[in-house]
Parts: sequence; structure tokens; C-alpha cells
Amino acid sequence: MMKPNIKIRIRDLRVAYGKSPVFANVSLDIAEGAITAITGPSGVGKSTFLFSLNRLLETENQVNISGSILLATERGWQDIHAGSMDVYELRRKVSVVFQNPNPLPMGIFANVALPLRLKGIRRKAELEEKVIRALKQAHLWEEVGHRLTADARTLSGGQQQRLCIARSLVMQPEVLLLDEPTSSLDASAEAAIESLLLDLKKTCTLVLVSHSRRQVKNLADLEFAMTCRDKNRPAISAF
Ligand SMILES: Nc1ncnc2c1ncn2[C@@H]1O[C@H](COP(=O)(O)OP(=O)(O)OP(=O)(O)O)[C@@H](O)[C@H]1O
Repeated sequence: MMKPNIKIRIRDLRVAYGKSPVFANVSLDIAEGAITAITGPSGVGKSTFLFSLNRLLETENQVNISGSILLATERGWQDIHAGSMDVYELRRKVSVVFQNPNPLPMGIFANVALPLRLKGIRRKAELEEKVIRALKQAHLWEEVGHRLTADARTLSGGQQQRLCIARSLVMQPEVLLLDEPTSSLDASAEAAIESLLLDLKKTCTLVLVSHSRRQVKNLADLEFAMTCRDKNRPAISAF
């Protein structure tokens, strides 16, 4: 079997809130075009790890991050913490889908078009083309194509989550970070998202935090389990 290309290279990563570390000494490679699952008990730091990959933790107070996270780009390896890295550009390339769907209080089309509008795209034809493509890619077009102006909050939970995935996909991300994306959904909505994720790895690198053994077994190409090394200091963990 050919060795996979590496999309994200993480070395000696340590994250602490104030003085207390959540984890330290985390080094691993995320393979390109694969689904990498991050598993482990509640509170071990899975979301913290995931959100470090597109600098989302910087919105938290008192967070201390050390170590390196390198992203493979068309210009070679780029350190995501380098001064030359534009954080908005990073988050366009490395996008997040949260545990609970978070559509904005506006129409279905408007939700998916929002990142494009924020980037200054105004041409109607371009917006339409990109939004429709993202909705199709997110396996949602068939269900919503006839009611694009309806409030996104009228969609079912599973449809809302696929809408949020479409909102990420509209910027054509290279990496999708998924934080337990199906844990708030029923079994049929979960199955729809799982088949979508398998499809997406043709175009994206996926990092999936999951609690479900079944999901990890069915979807993941690789798994990293976060564990607490020491019961008395459960904040420190390693893969
Ligand atoms: N903003 C914050 N300030 C301080 N501590 C935090 C903050 N966010 C998370 N923590 C702590 O960091 C640790 C790891 O939390 P995190 O949410 O990453 O764990 P997790 O493995 O994703 O948990 P779960 O599976 O329950 O979602 C926990 O002890 C949590 O209380």
C-alpha cells in the first residue's frame, strides 16, 4: 500500500488553560484524504485538540499553546501560528463543524451564502453556483432545493447539521474538523451524515471526534485514542 501524504503535522503540542495543562507531548500526523478519528473519555481534551488545529482556541481567555502545527499547502509546510499566516485564510482551509447544528436565523440559501458574502462575493450567479454545489455536496439539495428562502431553523436536526456542513464546504476547505457531529441526532439522521462523510474524503481531509465505537469502526481510516496517563492528574494526556 502506498504511504499516505500528510496534511497536518503536529509536534509536541501542549495546551493549557491558565496554568493547568489539558494535554502535553502530543505528536501525530493527519493523513490527507482520510478520516482520522480522535477518541477517548469525556473531558480528556478531544475538542480542545480539534479546535487547536484551526486556532479556534485563541478566542478563549488564558489559553497557552506550545509546540508546532504544520499544514501542507501549495507553498509547502506552513506553521499555522506563524506571523505570516492569516487566521481567516487558515479557517477557510481548515473548517469546523460543531456538535450541535448552529444555523443562523436566516434562510437556507442565505446561511450557506454567508461565508461567500463575508469574503466580498456579490455576483448572484456566482453565489448561486457555489451554494447549489455545496448543498449537493452535503447531500441536502434534493430536500431543500425547492425552499431555499425558508428559515433554516425549520429544518430537522439532521438537515440543519448537513446545512452547517454545506456552509463549511462552500469555501472549499481542505480540512474539515468535526466535533461529534452526529451526537445530537437520531439514527437515520446519523446514517445520512455518515454516508456524506465517506463521500467527502474524496475531496477533503477529515478529523472526526467521536464517542461511538460503531461510527469509528465504520468511518475511520485511522484512530488516535486520547487517554489520561495519571488518574491524579487527569488533565494531562497523550495519544
Ligand atoms: N475555556 C476553557 N477554560 C478552562 N478549561 C477548559 C476550557 N475548555 C475546556 N476546558 C477543560 O479542558 C478539559 C478538556 O475539555 P474538552 O472539551 O477538550 O474535552 P473532551 O474530551 O472534548 O470532552 P467531551 O468528550 O466531554 O466533549 C476539560 O477538563 C475541560 O473542563
